[in-house]
Amino acid sequence: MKTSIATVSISGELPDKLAAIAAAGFDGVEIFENDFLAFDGSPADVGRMVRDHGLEITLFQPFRDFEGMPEPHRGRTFDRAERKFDVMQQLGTDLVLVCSNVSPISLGGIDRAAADFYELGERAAKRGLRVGYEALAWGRHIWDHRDAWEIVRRAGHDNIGLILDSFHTLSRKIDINSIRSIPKEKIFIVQLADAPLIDMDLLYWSRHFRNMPGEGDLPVTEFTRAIAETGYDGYFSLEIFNDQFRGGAAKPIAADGHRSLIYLGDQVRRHPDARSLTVTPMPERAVVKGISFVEFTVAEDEAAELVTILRTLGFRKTDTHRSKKVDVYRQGDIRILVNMEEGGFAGASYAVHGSSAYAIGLVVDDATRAVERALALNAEPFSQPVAAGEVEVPAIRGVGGGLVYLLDEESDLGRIWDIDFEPCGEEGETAPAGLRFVDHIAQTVGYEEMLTWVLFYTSIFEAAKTPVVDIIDPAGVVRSQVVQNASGSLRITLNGAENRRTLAGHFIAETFGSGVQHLAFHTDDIFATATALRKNGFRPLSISPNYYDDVEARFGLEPELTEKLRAENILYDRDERGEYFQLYSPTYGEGFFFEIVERRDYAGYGAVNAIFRIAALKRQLRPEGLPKL
Ligand SMILES: O=C(O)c1ccc(O)c(O)c1
Ligand SMILES: [Mg+2]
Repeated sequence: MKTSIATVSISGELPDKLAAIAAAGFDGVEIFENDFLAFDGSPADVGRMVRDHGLEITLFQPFRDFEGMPEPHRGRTFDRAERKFDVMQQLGTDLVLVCSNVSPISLGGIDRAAADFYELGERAAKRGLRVGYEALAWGRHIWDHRDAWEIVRRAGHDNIGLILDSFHTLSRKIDINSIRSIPKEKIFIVQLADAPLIDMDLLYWSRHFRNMPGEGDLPVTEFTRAIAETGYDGYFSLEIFNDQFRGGAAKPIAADGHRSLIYLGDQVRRHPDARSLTVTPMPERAVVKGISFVEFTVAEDEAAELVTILRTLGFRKTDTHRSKKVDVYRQGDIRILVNMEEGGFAGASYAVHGSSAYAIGLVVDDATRAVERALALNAEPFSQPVAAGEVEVPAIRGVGGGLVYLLDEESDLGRIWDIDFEPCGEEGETAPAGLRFVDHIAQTVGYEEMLTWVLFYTSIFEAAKTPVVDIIDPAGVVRSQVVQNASGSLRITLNGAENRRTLAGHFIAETFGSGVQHLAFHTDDIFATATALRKNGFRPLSISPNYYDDVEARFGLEPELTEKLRAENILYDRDERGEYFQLYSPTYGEGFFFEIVERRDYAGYGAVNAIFRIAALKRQLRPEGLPKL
């Protein structure tokens, strides 16, 4: 499998696009005609620039409204084609994409189109060029790859082939089995794009909402597998029309694109019928067994504030690091590490972001293999020196430049708590409150980074993404999407903030970047936990009384239950399977908070309650409200 991407997928001017595409590791690039026309260099200059980056031009496109034209238009389309052939020869590429005709004056008829392509094939052959035909989902007569293939088949010319584009086929839900019988030599190139499922006009959907394979909801993996089963092993080229990507930063978007293709190739190759696809093998996605720890970086003189909150939540200091200023606070299976080092990465993170949960530790099935996979997917490795005899835990850079440590139970990593730490046997002044494990970790990111992190987590770890839900903040919308595994041992909620007046946006602005904004702990009995917390001096986030009247009416709750919820400031939700109870802490620092949940067979995250929680947090964070911009 060779990787390519269309210039239209990336923002910037042609030289910036090419630099980003090359840096991301692609083998080739599709030159989109407008990118070339807008550039004030000759076709030969562009060709040279591409090759200087070590890239190959995989395709020149698109050539529009060609087949089935009545005279005198027909004659002119052939003249136009000859002009494009001139450009292609100067660029140094032999393949052009003809997309199906959308002109109202074009005539239908498979044989008529086949005859036009035969003639075009004759002209292309004289110059050693090839022509690929693609069915646009909104073509006037041809909008199905099966019809495009029939035209190519009837043209019967070596220089005429088919171009398959996942978007056009999958947006129309065309049976992908039809691909399996196409001879691989007749597939000239494959274009790939995913898209979120949105019910809208096909052309508008295609031109504005495509995204990288794995970022959307289309069955791109099955599509690619059907192609691999023909024996095709040529270029897979991303062609992503996306408004957000057009305005985004070129390098990270190109990097996401490359990651999406490697991930896709890896999934496809695992199928026994798709073995002809050449992809470098990598370990399977890592199975996350649990969250081992969450680590905060704080300045030593500010640690007391965090520690006080932890104690009121019922945590106890159980261990201290043998050589570093790191304490472990425990409750149930939860470990919170408080790192007060001034040096190293923790100190550097503090200097940039202030107090923050900058690292998470995941227990996986095999940490070495997990790291190997992450690196194969171009994750950024992290390491820093450890003292002699201490365990070096492998890590990769995650959201906001923070760390994801990878541990397992099989190697020495499983003994890190005995090796690197010593018990401090401290007696707690406060009592445990029944918190058992981390239910979820909520990371707040810029809206434009959401897809990056969804792809990061789902490609490295065995996990799936949920549909995006809109969270209504009084100052704007925050989009929320969850990455989770089937067992629930990995649940990461990603919240994408569009403006800085939302609570999420404020958090990003004040902590100078994306990061963990809240941690949710699981309890088996939220009312018992609430009582225990109250005894510890914990003050929950105070919820508007109006909320409880509404909840009682909405769900038909017994008044006694509503009273208990109101008395403890507990939020309530229900889905078709079960019930959900949520209790929040006030904010710590610039918008960080803790949540306690009881899940009774409930699958979601209480999104409908978010507006009430956000309003309450904002009241508490700045009684006079967040600054208006
Ligand atoms: O939106 C379009 O017009 C367009 C053009 C060329 C393509 O390859 C394509 O998939 C769409
Ligand atoms: Mg296309």
